[in-house]
Amino acid sequence: MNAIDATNVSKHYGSTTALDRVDLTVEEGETFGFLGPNGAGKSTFINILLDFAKPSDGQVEIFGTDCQRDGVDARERVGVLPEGYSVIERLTGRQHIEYAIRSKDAHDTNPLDILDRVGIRDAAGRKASGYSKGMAQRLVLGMALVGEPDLLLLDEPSTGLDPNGAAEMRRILREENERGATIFFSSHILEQVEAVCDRVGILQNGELVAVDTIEGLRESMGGGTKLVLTLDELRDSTLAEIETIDGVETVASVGDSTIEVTCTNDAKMDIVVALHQAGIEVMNFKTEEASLEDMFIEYTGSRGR
Ligand SMILES: Nc1ncnc2c1ncn2[C@@H]1O[C@H](COP(=O)(O)OP(=O)(O)OP(=O)(O)O)[C@@H](O)[C@H]1O
Repeated sequence: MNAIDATNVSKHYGSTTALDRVDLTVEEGETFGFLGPNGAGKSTFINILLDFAKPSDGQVEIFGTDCQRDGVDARERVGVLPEGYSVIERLTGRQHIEYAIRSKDAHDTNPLDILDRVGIRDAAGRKASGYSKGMAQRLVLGMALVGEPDLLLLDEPSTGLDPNGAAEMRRILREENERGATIFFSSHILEQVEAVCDRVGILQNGELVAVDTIEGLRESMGGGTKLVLTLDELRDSTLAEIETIDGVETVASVGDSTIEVTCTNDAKMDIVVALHQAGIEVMNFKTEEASLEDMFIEYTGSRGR
């Protein structure tokens, strides 16, 4: 069974189209990254999954249950970290987790174990009003983990976390996934998604413009490998000769004796061999993988952050 099934989902706010005919399937057990610049429609999609917002058109299901018709049932198997959730200032960290335990009927959960996992056990007895932004975010993640949900829906989970906190959050997501949970999280921070996701969807102006594995996205960019070659000499004909090699996408000179070539993985050796046969020596050879950031810019034409 699929964890999430969205069919032809649109959402209009007056003249603003927040989602435009989105079709998306997330399989059980996947870690799926939902990527898009600010205002792309990520939160709107998550809000529809949670029945906090109604779609103008289309349908969404969680584990086969319609999110609008049977919202309560659909949410039963879900742990949520909503965007911009405010902690309750007068309650301690421990009381927040206890509240989540009561509302999810997860009475065999030890609140301190959860607080330990998210790294704020020492602050269990302190009121959340004194928590830093990152501590509050960890607390909300802890609340989402209560009851071992089958699906974690996380809207920008790394908000407010320092690099260590973000790395810990990724570790927790991996652990949850190993336990069997499906993870769906939105982000505009590309490295977060690249580091943990099986697949990503790129949303732009409400439209899902790509859904693929990171590898698949690289492939669709023409292999996604960039070679930087420093040669003993750069002849007038060299760039044109390399351009004729199968799998080569672009060739450019960057200085007197250095060229940059984007190509498929298979073409790398062919380029070096062709240069050698032409009597040109490769003094230095470096490959760079296209980062998700490159792809994101290519797809959306905007910077991700
Ligand atoms: N309640 C609302 N009323 C009117 N417009 C809304 C409402 N919620 C969202 N929008 C609009 O819908 C579009 C998508 O917003 P959404 O918050 O879903 O984007 P997002 O991808 O989550 O952005 P961010 O990364 O900034 O949180 C935006 O143009 C936003 O202004």
